[in-house]
Amino acid sequence: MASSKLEPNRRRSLSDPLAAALRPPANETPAERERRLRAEDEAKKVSDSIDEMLRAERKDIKAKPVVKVLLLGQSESGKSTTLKQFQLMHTPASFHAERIAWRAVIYLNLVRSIRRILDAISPEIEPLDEHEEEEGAEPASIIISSFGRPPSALAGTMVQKYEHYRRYLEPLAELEDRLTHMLSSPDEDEATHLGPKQPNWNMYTNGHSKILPNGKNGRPSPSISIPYPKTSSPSPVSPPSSSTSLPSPAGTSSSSKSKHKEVSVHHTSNWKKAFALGGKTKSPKSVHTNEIEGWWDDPDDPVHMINACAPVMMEVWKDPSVKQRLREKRLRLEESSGFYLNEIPRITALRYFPTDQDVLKARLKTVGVVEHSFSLQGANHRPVEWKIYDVGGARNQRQAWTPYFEDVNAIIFLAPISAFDQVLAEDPKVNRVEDSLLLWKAVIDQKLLANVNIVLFLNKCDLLRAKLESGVRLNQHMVSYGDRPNDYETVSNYFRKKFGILHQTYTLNKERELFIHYTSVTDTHRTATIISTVRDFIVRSNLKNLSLF
Ligand SMILES: Nc1nc2c(ncn2[C@@H]2O[C@H](COP(=O)(O)OP(=O)(O)OP(=O)(O)O)[C@@H](O)[C@H]2O)c(=O)[nH]1
Ligand SMILES: [Mg+2]
Repeated sequence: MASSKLEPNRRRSLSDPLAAALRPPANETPAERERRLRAEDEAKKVSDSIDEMLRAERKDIKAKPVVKVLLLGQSESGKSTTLKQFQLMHTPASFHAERIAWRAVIYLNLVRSIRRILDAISPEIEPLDEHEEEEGAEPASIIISSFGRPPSALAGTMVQKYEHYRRYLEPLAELEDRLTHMLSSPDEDEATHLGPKQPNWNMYTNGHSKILPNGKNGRPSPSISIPYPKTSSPSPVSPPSSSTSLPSPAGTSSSSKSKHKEVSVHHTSNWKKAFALGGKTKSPKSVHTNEIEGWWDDPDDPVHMINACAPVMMEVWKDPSVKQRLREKRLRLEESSGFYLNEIPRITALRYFPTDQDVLKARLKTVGVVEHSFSLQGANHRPVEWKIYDVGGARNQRQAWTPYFEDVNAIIFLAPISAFDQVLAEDPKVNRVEDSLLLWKAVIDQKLLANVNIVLFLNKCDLLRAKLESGVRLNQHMVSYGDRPNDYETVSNYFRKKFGILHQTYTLNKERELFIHYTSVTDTHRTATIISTVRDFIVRSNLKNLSLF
């Protein structure tokens, strides 16, 4: 029987060198033949078991467990910031590689803060027009006055140098329009995927309306569209104490409609790629030295305009009468992009490179759902894939959440508890904490999520502490708080109980354990610890369904 195994070799042509090499010697003794056949059998067994292992491994790779985590919460609750923290922890190399792409967003955050200050200190009383109540209006840093009157209607301190500030900072209006167009270009496919790799700053100035066509193929149009600057505006005035010549601005003021809208980027957008390294690679002179040329050598780069305006921006921010006027109007810029106002010299420097903290503080509203995946080693050294979904939290974005409920393993719900004195940008009649509570209730009594682990982040605790310390009283905004002490411990504990009781009352799964963390997700160190705890909790609670062990 064993001889049949030799058949194939025997049949081979003698001219085949491989067959010749494999053929048993012609003078093989029966004992030698038996040894050879045993060895061949052994070799086949080894080969078969290797095949089996490879097959099992392939199956294993296909069945690699996946943990899906959904970040939920109202707009500006800190979802995207939490996602950035996940990226910073698990894929730090790509996070760092992308930092430069945030430069445009950071400039825009800074320029918008300045514009809002100019609006606030303007001697004219701006009527509250319709668009302020539109979806996507500016972040909720405007506080409702206790008399229900909009802050813009309150008269107060005059800023003597207002005219001077307005004239010298006029070029920033055009810069704001350019940056807004660049970041929110609707025709993503053409503008970014197929277009030039580097941003062409000139393309975003006046007269290039063709690069902003409507949405197509049923894809949604962008969430923002900015009318073009008016060409009839007076010429800008060069800021003082600046040796840099400014690019000639095409227009001066953002349209009133656009200036109240927040900039957002659609989830399909590839804007980070477009802004990476400022586009250019090497200058002619650097071909030999291999030196990377920076954006600072590009005369059209926004850095020149923002750098030239820096001295006056600093003057405005330091002006005591401006500070007083902002207080009177209850405009707390430190809660939004105001962070950058304290960093003007660094951020406007020609060779400014965003730090981790700058990126974490950068505000860019999410539209759609953004997915971030990374792989972690589970028990038994098996890789586990993590998928984190960051959704848009504005009211008109929430219908996009449901399709993700079906197979999600855990939810991190963010409620910014510092926002008790703020209103929704989408609806100024709704208090932000009230909205968070309603949203929380809707999530916990959602059937599809009955068996999903939920972690609650009571977020923006740093801002809550600062706000309470500055004298803002919770009971003026939430009557139910009564005359309890207005300190951080009592207030944060009050919110913890409020969210906890809602969970106890409405959850469809009485067995579900709720984990609540007090967070400030812009704080990298503390957030990293919380994320590790949450990660372990999610893995432990999903052991069975994920068959991780
Ligand atoms: N100081 C402070 N700022 C925070 C905190 N969390 C978030 N922020 C800032 O708040 C702003 C809004 O945060 P995002 O993460 O963009 O909010 P979001 O929930 O993703 O908002 P949408 O995309 O509109 O749904 C950003 O500028 C963040 O840097 C926090 O705990 N403390
Ligand atoms: Mg977001």
